[in-house]
Amino acid sequence: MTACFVLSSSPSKTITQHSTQLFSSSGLVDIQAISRDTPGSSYDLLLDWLRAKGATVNDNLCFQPSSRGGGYGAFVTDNVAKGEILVEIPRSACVTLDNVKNDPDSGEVFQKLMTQAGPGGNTVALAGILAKKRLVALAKGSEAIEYGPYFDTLPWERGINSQEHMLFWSDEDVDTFMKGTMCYSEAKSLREEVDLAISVLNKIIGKSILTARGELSETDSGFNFPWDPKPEPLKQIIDGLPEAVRGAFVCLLTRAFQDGDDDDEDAEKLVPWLDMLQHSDEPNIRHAMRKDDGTVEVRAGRDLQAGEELFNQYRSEKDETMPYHRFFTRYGFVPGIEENIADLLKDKSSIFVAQKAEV
Ligand SMILES: C[S@@+](CC[C@H](N)C(=O)[O-])C[C@H]1O[C@@H](n2cnc3c(N)ncnc32)[C@H](O)[C@@H]1O
Repeated sequence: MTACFVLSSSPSKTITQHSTQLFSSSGLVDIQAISRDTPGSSYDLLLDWLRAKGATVNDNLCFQPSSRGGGYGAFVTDNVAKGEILVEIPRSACVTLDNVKNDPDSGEVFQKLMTQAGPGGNTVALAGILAKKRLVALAKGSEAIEYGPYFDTLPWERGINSQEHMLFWSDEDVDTFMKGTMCYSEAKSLREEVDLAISVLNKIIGKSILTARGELSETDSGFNFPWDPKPEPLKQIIDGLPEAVRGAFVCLLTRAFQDGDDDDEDAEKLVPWLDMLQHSDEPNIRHAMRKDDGTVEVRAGRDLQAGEELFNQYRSEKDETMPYHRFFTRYGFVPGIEENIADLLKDKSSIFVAQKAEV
């Protein structure tokens, strides 16, 4: 799973609300209190869609609440032998930088952004295409977009499948809970980059979204008679765009994969189904992209017993560049920790605050 970016649910989706407690006088609300599960029917539609795209999905698989907390995960319903194919996901089902470059409305501008904006440009462009499709789906229904059934399983908002992420927090909560911790400067700079991306993407995808909403004609050439009032639709950030871009960044940071080197096509991409797996430092699957056609193969990494949850390793927990506090800023969780993260931040847990050596 990549770590490249240094630099409302769709109308058809029913959401189960576990609690009515949405606000807290002390700021951040416990993520479990606002957790909303993606309905099982969305996963049935996702699997139907994947099969229609040519994916192979082993019959002995299901999605269920994870045994590690943090939403859903994938499980085997029967014994599966080491090396057996679990899923083969064709490239056409993945969201890649090809989708960005070939976007009929904004592909050219995205390409410029990717070549001129440095390494973070890929992430911003991918976030742009995700946010655009999300907002078009909200305007016209998810059947109006390619990837609709997949997009209906993604964590666009805080609390969907218990998804936590500091990009969803208010500035005030970031200051209250993170100031003085090892997360603070990284969290602030990531949030600044996302704010910048929001204003850049507003100019690139705004017109397509207003057109989908019927607020701008598709044939609007930009020409006006001098006596016509000048339309200035993109002077302001359009409604819903900041939330969609933030949701897109959360999807990329927590679910994107890398196949190959940074320079090749798949420096960053979304792979449906594979991105439902939870993290473990002892993964029991392996995945690889077939070079000939870009299909992603997922195989059992060892013999699996019926009922076992499948785990992928996002990043090694021993990787010095990914200490536990960074797991939180990047992925929205800390491996092995099920307590309320806000409490740990407030209590200056050693996960988040460097301890001074005793003299
Ligand atoms: C790639 S998604 C996995 C699928 C996700 N749980 C869902 O329901 O859509 C990554 C997110 O799952 C959760 N997660 C993954 N592994 C976890 C673990 N070991 N412990 C707690 N939460 C985990 C975190 O919220 C993380 O951001």
